[in-house]
Amino acid sequence: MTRDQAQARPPEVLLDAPAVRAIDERLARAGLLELVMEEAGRAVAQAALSLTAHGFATHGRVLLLAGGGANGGDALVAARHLHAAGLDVQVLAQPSRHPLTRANRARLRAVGVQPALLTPAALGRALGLTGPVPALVVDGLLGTGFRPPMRQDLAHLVTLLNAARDRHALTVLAIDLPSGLDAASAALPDVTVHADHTVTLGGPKPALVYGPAAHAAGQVRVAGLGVPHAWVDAHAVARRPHDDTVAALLPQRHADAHKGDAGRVWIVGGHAGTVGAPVLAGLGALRAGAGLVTLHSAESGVATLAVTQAPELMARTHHDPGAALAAELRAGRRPDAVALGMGLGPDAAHLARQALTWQLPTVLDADALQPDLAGAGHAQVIWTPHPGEAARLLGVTTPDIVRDPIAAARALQARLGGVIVLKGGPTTIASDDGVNVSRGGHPGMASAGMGDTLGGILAALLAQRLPAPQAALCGVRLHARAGELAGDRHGYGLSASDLSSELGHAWKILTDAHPRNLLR
Ligand SMILES: NC(=O)C1=CN([C@@H]2O[C@H](COP(=O)(O)OP(=O)(O)OC[C@H]3O[C@@H](n4cnc5c(N)ncnc54)[C@H](OP(=O)(O)O)[C@@H]3O)[C@@H](O)[C@H]2O)[C@@H](O)CC1
Ligand SMILES: Nc1ncnc2c1ncn2[C@@H]1O[C@H](COP(=O)(O)OP(=O)(O)O)[C@@H](O)[C@H]1O
Repeated sequence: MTRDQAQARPPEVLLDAPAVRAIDERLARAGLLELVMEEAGRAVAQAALSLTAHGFATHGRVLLLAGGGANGGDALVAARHLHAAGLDVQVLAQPSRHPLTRANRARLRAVGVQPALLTPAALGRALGLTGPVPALVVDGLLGTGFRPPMRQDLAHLVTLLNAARDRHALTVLAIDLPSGLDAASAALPDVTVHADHTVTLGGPKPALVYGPAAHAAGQVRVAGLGVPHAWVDAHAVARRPHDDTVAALLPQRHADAHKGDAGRVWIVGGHAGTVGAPVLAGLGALRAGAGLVTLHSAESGVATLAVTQAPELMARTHHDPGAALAAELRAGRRPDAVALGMGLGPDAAHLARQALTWQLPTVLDADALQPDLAGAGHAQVIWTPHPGEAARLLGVTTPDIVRDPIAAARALQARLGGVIVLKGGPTTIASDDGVNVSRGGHPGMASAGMGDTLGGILAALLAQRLPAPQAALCGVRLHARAGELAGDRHGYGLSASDLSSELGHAWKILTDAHPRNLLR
C-alpha cells in the first residue's frame, strides 16, 4: 500500500444518538432506511450464526427480544434470516408503533414465525425457568433511542435476563448496544443488559469504547450497513484511525540523516522525590527516535539517575532552570521540542508559562497543567492531562470527565487550544481537526510513569517535525502498541521502562505492516 492509499482508508467513526438520528433522516429522505434495517438485521443474524458455528451455541433455540423501536425492528429482521438458515427461533416482542418494525413483524409472520408478547412470565419461560434454556439470546430491546432512566416494566425484564444469564451461563448478543446503556456515556447504569457480544451498527457508540459502560458489551464488532462513509463521517462524534493511517503519518528519514535532523528535545522536570519522571520521559523520547535528548532540572538527582539509566541521555542541573534555559535560547541553542512538567513540582506553572512564550513545539504534562494557562498556549502545544488533571483544568470532578471523555477533551481544547491528549484506556485526542479515540494498549499500562513516557514520545515526534495533531495520533498509538508488546512479555508486571524498550519494535511493526513509498 502506498502512502497515499494508506491515508485514503477511512477511519472508523463513533456515533451518538443525535448522529444516528441525523443519518436515519438522511437515509429516509433517500428512501434507503428500510434497506439499511434489512442490512442491520442480516449482520446480526450473521454474527449469531458465527457464534453458533464457533460452538458458543452449538444447538438449540435462539431467543430474540424485540423492543418497540428500530432496535426491535433489527431483531425481527435477524429472526427472519436465522429462521431461513434453519435455526429454531423464538421471538418475544413489545408492541410497536414504528412503521418499519411493524412491517418486519408482518414479514416474520409471513415466513411462519409468530412473535409472542414480551411479558415477565413469557420471558421467564423462554429463558428456561421451567424448561430448556436457549442457546443464544439476542437483545434488541433498546438501542440509541433509549432515554434514561429505564421504565420499571422494562427494568424488570432486563433484571430477569441478567439473572438467567448468570445462572445458566447464557450467551447474549446485543444489537447496536446493550439495552440500558446511554450511547454517549461511559457510565454503567445499575440496570443494563450484560452482553457477551455486541454487533454495533454504522460505527461504535462511545459507550462501547469507554469503561465502565463498555464492560457490559463484551466483544464488539462493527457492521457497516452499506451507508456511504461521508454520510456517517459527517455526523461522527469522534474517529478511530486505523494503524495504516498512523503508519503513514510517522516521520520518515533519508538514508543520510544525522542526529540534528532527528530532532533535539529538552525535557524540563524533576523535583526532590520525583527524579524518575523526567528520566522516563527521556527514555521515551530516545526510543521514539529523538536525535538528542537533554534533561534540565533544578534537582541534581535527575542527572545522577539519568546516567545510570541511559548513557545516551544528557542531563544538566540548574540553580534557576527558567533563567538558564532563557540564556540557552538567547545563545541560539534552540531545541526542536520541549516536554515540561514531569515530576516538576511547585515551579511547574511558572516555567510552563515561560516555555509557552518560546513558541516551540511543546508538551505540557502533570504539574504544568494549570487552569491559569488558558489563553497562553499556541497551536503546537500538546496538553496531556489524565482525568484528575483534566478535572482540575475544567473545574469539575474526575467522575464528570470519566463519564464523557469526548465532551471533556472538546471542552479542554476550546479552553486551552493546541492539542489535548486526555489519557486513559482509551485515550481521547482533541484538536482543531476534531476528536480521535485511540486503539489498543494493555491493562498492565495502569502503572506509574507511563504518562511520563508518553510525554517524551510526543516531544520526540514533535522534534521530528510532525505537526502537533499528527504527533499526538502517532505518539499515543506507538505508546499503546509498545504497551501491548511489553504486556505480552510482562503482563501486569509491565513497567514504564519495559514499555520504552519496546518502542522501536512497535514503530517497526506499524511501518512494516503498512509499508509506504520510500523517500527518494
Ligand atoms: N442509522 C443507523 O445507524 C441505523 C440504526 N438502526 C437501529 O435503530 C436504533 C434506534 O432506533 P430508535 O430510534 O427507533 O430507538 P430504539 O433504540 O429502538 O428505542 C426506542 C424504543 O425504546 C423505548 N424507550 C425509550 N426510552 C425508554 C425508557 N427510558 N424506558 C423504557 N423504554 C424506553 C421506546 O418506547 P416509547 O418511549 O416509544 O414507548 C421505543 O420503543 C439503533 O440503535 C439501531 O438498532 C437500524 O435499524 C438501521 C440504521
Ligand atoms: N488500561 C490501560 N490501557 C491503555 N492505556 C493505559 C491503561 N492504563 C493506563 N494507560 C496509559 O498509561 C498512561 C498513564 O498516564 P498517567 O496517569 O499520567 O501516568 P503517570 O503520571 O504515572 O506517568 C496514559 O498514557 C494512559 O493512556
